[in-house]
Formats: sequence, structure tokens, C-alpha cells
Amino acid sequence: MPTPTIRVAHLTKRFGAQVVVDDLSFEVAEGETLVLLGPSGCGKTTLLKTLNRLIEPDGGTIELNGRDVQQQKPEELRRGIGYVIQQVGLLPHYTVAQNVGVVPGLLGHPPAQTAARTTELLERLHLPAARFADMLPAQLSGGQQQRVGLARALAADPPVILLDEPFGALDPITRAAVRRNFRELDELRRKTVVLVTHDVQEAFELADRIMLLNNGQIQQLGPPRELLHHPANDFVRSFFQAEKLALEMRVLTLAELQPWLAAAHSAASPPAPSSALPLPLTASVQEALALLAEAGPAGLTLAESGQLLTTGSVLAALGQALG
Ligand SMILES: Nc1ncnc2c1ncn2[C@@H]1O[C@H](COP(=O)(O)OP(=O)(O)OP(=O)(O)O)[C@@H](O)[C@H]1O
Repeated sequence: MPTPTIRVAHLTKRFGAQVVVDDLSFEVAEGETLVLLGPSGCGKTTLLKTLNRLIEPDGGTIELNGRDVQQQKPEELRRGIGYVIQQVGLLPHYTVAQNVGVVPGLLGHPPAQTAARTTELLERLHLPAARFADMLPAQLSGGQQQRVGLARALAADPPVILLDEPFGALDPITRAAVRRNFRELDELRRKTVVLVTHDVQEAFELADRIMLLNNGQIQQLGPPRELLHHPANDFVRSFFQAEKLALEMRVLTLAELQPWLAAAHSAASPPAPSSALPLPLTASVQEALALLAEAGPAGLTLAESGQLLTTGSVLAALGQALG
């Protein structure tokens, strides 16, 4: 495992008699995306907020890059950690560009550098600076505000980003679009990300590992496919039961369907059109079906064999793989 960026040991937080975070110990590796998942009230937000000291724990330790967060001033600690919340929290009288530039300003970055970085981030989040930089938050849609919130969290290039239900307030279509923007941001791949959600699909889409919590305790911590295929207990099993098929489509790859895809391919199968695009075996079933829908008559082929893929053949192979 690469160097842990975040190391938590025996973390405990109580509100009155209620133990909300119950003796948790875990690490988050550099560059990893850890998703905190669990039912409402299980302690996700409380745990997240202890990491940047918005909430002080009652016991245990948190180290960030080897330094105990208690030894750092909260304001300084927070300047080095990007933070995105569902309510976005943009400053209403600041323009989009001013909002994005807040933390670099506090850190004393040169204004020209901040302006260039702001323009770059806004462009990458599909908010062309020429149109959006001088607008006020109230002039933006919810999805646009959420993108500005992401740009603001990334502006000073912090190595760690904490996100609390960042897509929660958006309608399903906007939510999917903003989430795609988020996933496609190259620089997030290098960052250590801790993200809170209660959306199982979102967790499976974004997580390297999922921490499933209940009553302040870790029920299981591992890669999505491990929680799905090897649940540690009945809580974990039943948590994913209702959405099992959709989750299987996210975790299973074409490589795992290959035996059934190959069996479906016979001498009588039509040849792939020359316009067909090759799809790697590492693609998930979900990605393959989405790309098939987009590809239309051009079609898709399995990169390895050149075999034509159809929605029907992928679904049939999935059905057989799942028995
Ligand atoms: N400041 C507080 N004072 C008292 N109790 C609190 C406080 N903050 C949170 N709690 C309680 O702690 C528990 C965990 O809350 P938390 O917000 O961490 O849960 P969550 O898993 O993020 O839930 P949700 O998905 O609904 O946001 C809840 O029972 C909540 O009522």
C-alpha cells in the first residue's frame, strides 16, 4: 500500500450519550478515493468533519502526512484541505472568480497565477471563464454552483479534498453530469479524496475503497467489488441487496464476461463494420452498455478479438455470468 496520507487511530466522538464515531481506525493512501457510505445518521459527516477539525473528537488521533492535526492551527490545516459541501456555501457578493480565488488569496499566491488557475479550472468544469467568471452565485443554476464549489476546493491545489454529499442537492441528470466532470478531472486522480454519500451507485462509481458505516462503526472497508461479492456481515449484504444487479454491472468487466461473449460469437455472426470502435476488456459492463447506446450503427468491437458487441450479446453474457 502506498504511503498513507491520512491515518486515523481509535477516533471517537460522542454527542451527549450517543457515540456517533465509535473507536474508528483506518488509513487513506496517497491518491486514493475513500467513500464513506451508510444510512442517515450513521456518522459519516461527523467523521469527515473531524478530519479538518470542524468537529473536535473526544478521543483518538488523526495524522495528515504524518503530522497530528491537533498540533496544527485549524485555519492553517483547512487551507491545505479542499472542502466541498452540499450547500456549496459560495460567498453571495463575490463573483465566481473571486469565490474560486479565496483560498489562493489567503495563501498569498500571486494574483496573476490565481487568475490563470481560476480560468483553467472553470474551463475544465465546463464553465467558460469569459461567460461565468464575473457572474454572482445567485445567477447560476444549482449544478453550476456545485461546479464552482469544486473549482474553489481545487484552486489552491491541496493534496487532500473532503467532499460531503457534493452532488446531493442536484436533480438526477445534472447530478450525473457534474459527477462525470468530477471523475474526468485529471488532477483528482493524484489527490487523496474522502467523499461522503448515501448513494450506493455514486459510491461504486467513484470509490477506490468504500467504508460502510452503521451506528458509528465500520461494517466493512474495501474495494466496491469486495463489499458486493464478499460482504463481511448481514448488514453489508442487505445494504446492497436492492441494487445488486446495477452494482454488478459497475464492477464486472468485459474480461469477466469474455467466455460467454466468445461462446455467443459463431461463424454465422455478422462481421463488425469497419467504423466499429474497439472497447478494452477492462471496460465495465455499465460502460460498455452506455458506449453501445452512444455508438449507434457504428458499433463496438471487443479490442482483443475484433468480435462485434451488441447490447443483446452483453446482456446475455451478463445473465450467464451471474448464473
Ligand atoms: N452537533 C450535534 N449535536 C448533537 N448531535 C449531533 C450533532 N451532529 C450530529 N449529531 C448526531 O450524530 C449522528 C450522526 O450524524 P451525522 O451527521 O454524522 O450522520 P450522517 O451519517 O452524515 O447522516 P446523513 O446521511 O443523514 O447526513 C446523528 O444521530 C445526529 O443527530
